[in-house]
Amino acid sequence: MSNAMIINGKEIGQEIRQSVAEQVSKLKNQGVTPGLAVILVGDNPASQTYVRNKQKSCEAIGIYSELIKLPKEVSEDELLAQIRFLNNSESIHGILVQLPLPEHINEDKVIATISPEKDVDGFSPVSVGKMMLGQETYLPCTPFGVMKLLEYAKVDIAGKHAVIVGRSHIVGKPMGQLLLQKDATVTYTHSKTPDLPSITKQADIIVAAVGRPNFITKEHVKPGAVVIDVGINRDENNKLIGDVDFAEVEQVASHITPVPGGVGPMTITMLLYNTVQSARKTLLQDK
Ligand SMILES: Nc1nc(=O)c2c([nH]1)NC[C@@H]1CN(c3ccc(C(=O)N[C@@H](CCC(=O)O)C(=O)O)cc3)C=[N+]21
Repeated sequence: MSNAMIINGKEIGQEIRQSVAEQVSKLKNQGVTPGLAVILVGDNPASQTYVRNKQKSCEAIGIYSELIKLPKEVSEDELLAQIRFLNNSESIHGILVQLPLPEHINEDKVIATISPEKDVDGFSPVSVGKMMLGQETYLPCTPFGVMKLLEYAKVDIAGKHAVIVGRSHIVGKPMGQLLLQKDATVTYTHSKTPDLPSITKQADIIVAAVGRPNFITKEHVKPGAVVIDVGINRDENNKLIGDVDFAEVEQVASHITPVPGGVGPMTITMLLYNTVQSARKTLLQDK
């Protein structure tokens, strides 16, 4: 069996970022600098790394980025007040509250407070509802990024059987919806699914979003399937490992995404994309 084609998310992400950067220049010529506010609560090292990554990516293409750091003891009310302030700020077009939040803060309440017009993560109930209905909205960045990867890799979706492993609000559930909208037959699987391999073996497209290192092995994959790895686990040396056993699965898959360099860079790319779309909309409204 020949090795799978590796879908390069870093490269595809760069290509998309270039066209987003062009949109940024155009907006600036019209007097609008797209702005993203990232709220980080507490000092979780992994979160700090992601947030730094997002800021660097913004800077690289000319998006203004603002980091609001709040102590982990911050009250929910204070956090909500901060969000409301940003909802009304003219220089900010996108608001992202880095998840997870400390236990004493109600995540649902926080997300629902972000104005849907600035919800570039696509996590708010309004955004999720619109996505479900196929209405125009900000799509959640990771599943949106996966759709772009499939598009660039010219993977056919219509009529294919897509199996989603994992049912999180931010990846698994929306992922299935977006694939369904492109006419895939979608199966959701999760931790209570008995005999998982018997189901994933039927998949033409597998999206692994379980959060368990090297969980998907050769036994789960039909020869010729497309395997997308959304996992971002860290080993004891802080090295990134996906949910897919890459060395093993690349021998049977037709296409596979690596970790790092697969879905991760696309998540940030689509965040930049959504932020710029939001800035463009303010211009249209002013006219
Ligand atoms: N409100 C919110 N929105 C998010 O989008 C969000 C979040 N909270 N909380 C945490 C997760 C995680 N996440 C990643 C984004 C990019 C990479 C990424 O760029 N990864 C690189 C490698 C980075 C590295 O080496 O550390 C890659 O896979 O190649 C990873 C993870 C966004 N998240």
